[in-house]
Amino acid sequence: MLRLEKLVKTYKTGDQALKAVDLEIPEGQVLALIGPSGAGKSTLIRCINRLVEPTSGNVYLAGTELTGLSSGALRKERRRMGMIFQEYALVERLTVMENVLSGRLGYVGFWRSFTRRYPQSDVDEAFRLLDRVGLLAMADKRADELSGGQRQRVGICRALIQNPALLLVDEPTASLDPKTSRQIMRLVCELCQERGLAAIINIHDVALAQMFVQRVIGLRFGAVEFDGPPEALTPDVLTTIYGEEDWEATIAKVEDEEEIEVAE
Ligand SMILES: Nc1ncnc2c1ncn2[C@@H]1O[C@H](COP(=O)(O)OP(=O)(O)OP(=O)(O)O)[C@@H](O)[C@H]1O
Repeated sequence: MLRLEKLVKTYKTGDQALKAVDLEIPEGQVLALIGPSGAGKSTLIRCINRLVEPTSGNVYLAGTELTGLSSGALRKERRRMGMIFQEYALVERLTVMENVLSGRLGYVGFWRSFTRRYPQSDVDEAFRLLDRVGLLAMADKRADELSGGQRQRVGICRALIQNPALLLVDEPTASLDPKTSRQIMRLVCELCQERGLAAIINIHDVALAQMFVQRVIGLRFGAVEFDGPPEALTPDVLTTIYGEEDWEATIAKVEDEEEIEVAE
């Protein structure tokens, strides 16, 4: 469903953020992208939808090669890739409903988007999504009146209303407390399962990644160092990805968290 072939990104500064990354993601698979700071996680996610232009290599989304597309064709393909950001990227002075509907801007014509007039079917879908994430009562609130967890739920709805085939999720929990982080990760993973959506989730927190996804990719210095199920992330493997650290403590944390989840 998504295939990366020898994807390279070298920034103008000379930083080699990605070194010939090959990766294939089947339909409906949710994977976590982990790795130390500077490993290239954000660059990888942004090269897929070309928010960052790859230096070389290819990206195929359901058979369509994205790297060679003109800007008009790329705009259409981007509809199939929903993005969720660490800092939510909401328009603060707009309501929750307006923020969710802005996910449809790639579909409505210029005048409709200019006047922010959306078809009733889009409004109905926005209500359904807000209901699903528990924010129906907040539809008319301004975005700047929401908590971090609520904002991220709006960000999730805005990505889903695009009706994407793939979700690109860049550190969704980095600004949230541990409990809200777990709730958001669970929500993203459940929604992907419900909709048969594939997702790549860039996440700093290894324990959180292990709790929720079926596959983990470990990046180090712009290359894939690990590709496997979460249970294969042994202390030795984590050391090859991140360097020396007390990984027994991190893995123990996963077990603790699972107990917390059961208790919650
Ligand atoms: N706009 C840019 N210009 C120049 N170099 C950049 C740019 N963005 C990222 N880099 C460099 O590319 C490399 C990969 O950065 P990237 O942000 O993709 O890593 P990351 O794994 O997402 O890190 P973090 O977890 O800290 O967000 C780093 O060496 C970084 O300094």
